[in-house]
Amino acid sequence: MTTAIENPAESALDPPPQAPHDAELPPRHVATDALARLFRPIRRHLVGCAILSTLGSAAGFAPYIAVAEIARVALASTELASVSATLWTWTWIGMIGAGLRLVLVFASSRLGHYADARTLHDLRVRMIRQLGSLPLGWFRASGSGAVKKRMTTDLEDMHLIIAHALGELVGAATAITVGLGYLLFVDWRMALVTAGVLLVMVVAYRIAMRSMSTHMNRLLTAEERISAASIEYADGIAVVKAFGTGGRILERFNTAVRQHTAALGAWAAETRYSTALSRLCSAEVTVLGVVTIAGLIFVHNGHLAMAELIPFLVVGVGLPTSIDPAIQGSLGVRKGRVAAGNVDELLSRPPLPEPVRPASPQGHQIELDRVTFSYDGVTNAVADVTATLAPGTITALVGPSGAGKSTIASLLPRFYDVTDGAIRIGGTDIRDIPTTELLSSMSLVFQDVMLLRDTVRENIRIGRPLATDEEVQAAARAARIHEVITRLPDGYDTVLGDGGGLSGGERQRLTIARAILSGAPVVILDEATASLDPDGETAVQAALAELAVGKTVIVIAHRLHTISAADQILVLDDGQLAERGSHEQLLARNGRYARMWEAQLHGRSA
Ligand SMILES: Nc1ncnc2c1ncn2[C@@H]1O[C@H](COP(=O)(O)OP(=O)(O)OP(=O)(O)O)[C@@H](O)[C@H]1O
Repeated sequence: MTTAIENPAESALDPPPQAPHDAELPPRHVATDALARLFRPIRRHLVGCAILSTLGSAAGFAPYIAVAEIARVALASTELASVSATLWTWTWIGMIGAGLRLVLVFASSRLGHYADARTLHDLRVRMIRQLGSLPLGWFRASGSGAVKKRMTTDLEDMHLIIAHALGELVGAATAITVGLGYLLFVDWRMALVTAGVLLVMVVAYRIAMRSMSTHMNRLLTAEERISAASIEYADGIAVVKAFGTGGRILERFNTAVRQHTAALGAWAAETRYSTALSRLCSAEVTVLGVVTIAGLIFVHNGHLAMAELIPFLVVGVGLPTSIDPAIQGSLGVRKGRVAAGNVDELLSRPPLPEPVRPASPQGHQIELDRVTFSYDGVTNAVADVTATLAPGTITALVGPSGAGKSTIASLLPRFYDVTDGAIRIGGTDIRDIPTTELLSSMSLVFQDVMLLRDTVRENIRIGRPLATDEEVQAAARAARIHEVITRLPDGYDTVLGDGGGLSGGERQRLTIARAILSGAPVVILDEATASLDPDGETAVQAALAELAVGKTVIVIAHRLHTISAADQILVLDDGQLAERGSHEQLLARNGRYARMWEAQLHGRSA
């Protein structure tokens, strides 16, 4: 989740910028290693960029030093003519320095952007390839939000580090070093006074940032609750309005807002002095005041000539302006390091292994041979399940929630690979079938129906891109959805949004049409959990019957009456196969299935 947490005192005091919070941070050494690995191909560019930025920044100080020296020399001399050569020399040094700075900073920025474009191009290509080769189960477990974040925000943060933050940080550090070095050369006591003000600022800043991480968890939790309550309220607005149940959601929302405000307030109270001090010390007027007072005391005591005060007024007062870019740069580097850790983690995930010696299935009989699978390597979600699913038959997977039905269904298209045992299609282990061949032999009709933002026609045609319009319509007719489509504003050319314009049952029939058109011999179907109206239910059942003809069909069933005609029913319990048989056989057995059937008949859950 992206957060908009800012330093609480920001409105009043404009405190330090936001750093990546600890909740986001992978271990520091892991992220640093990742950064080194990902930047290896452009390390020469980065070194070049840093050197150019250092030289540019150093050259950029020449005009300030020149102005200070011209004033110092002019003030110290009684006759200007005698020092005119020196004054001209400093004038030239200042002008050349300013010119050089422009050229060097421009060159550094170009080099940084060139390296950035190259790296991001390579990373995008590698990431897309990697996404194409990762097990589908990873996408299910991670969610599209995480994938999107890596492809966008994380890459943007890496752009920041290569093209901006590194140059800014090195440039600002150089400016501070050169400036302080020059001031030390002029007068070490006054230089220490100037450095002292900056040091107080840095320490105060660090104190303010340290307490940020302490409060971050509370703030993040509150933000998540606010966001969840808002989504819950918006999603359920119809129910809220119809049944007036909005009060409880609003109460949760208000509580979360109160917690957020309290956490923000606590942070603001704790950091108010450090933030104010940090801002105070970084203000030019503060440095000017301290330098002038200290300088005049030194002049008064005879430790400093009046002319030597000039460099501190010109160069010293300008130093705080370099602190902010240095802080921004270091935050950019920190964020980039976190992003690099995330990108590297994605790139180093083991891809779904492709077969060394690919083989093709002979027929479409599915055999589950002592299939065992564990998500976490500790508990088995499916254990020792053996069954044969013949072509032209329907097999229903039933059982209580968490019994392992979806897990078995997701092992078939290799969303995950079995931990033990094997799954064979047409006598060939699915791990020996090339992934594209395996997936094209299956139609997956899941509950979270995936409709693309495209026309109805193209949505059906996905399964067979070269199908003619007549074939698309025939599939739609078979799936009992043709009539519905012709009633849409543009018929088959109507562009679908996120399923907009179609009911749940209609969306499911559209995906059934897609599966019918694709003609894949294996069909894996997750039956809708939400009840459809009787007409919709009849239409879906009829569409499924069309789809099933001559195929090996696996149905994850939630309502038993919809699968009572299945050829075999596998009853799962806690990942194990508890019973198997036809509806009649299982009822006669009077075991678990019979109890589930009874319970559903009487509207209770098993
Ligand atoms: N991505 C996952 N990571 C870890 N554990 C999981 C994951 N998906 C499912 N599980 C666990 O595996 C077990 C079997 O879950 P599965 O979803 O296969 O059951 P199910 O019978 O399909 O349940 P439901 O009818 O509620 O969908 C459960 O204990 C579940 O918590």
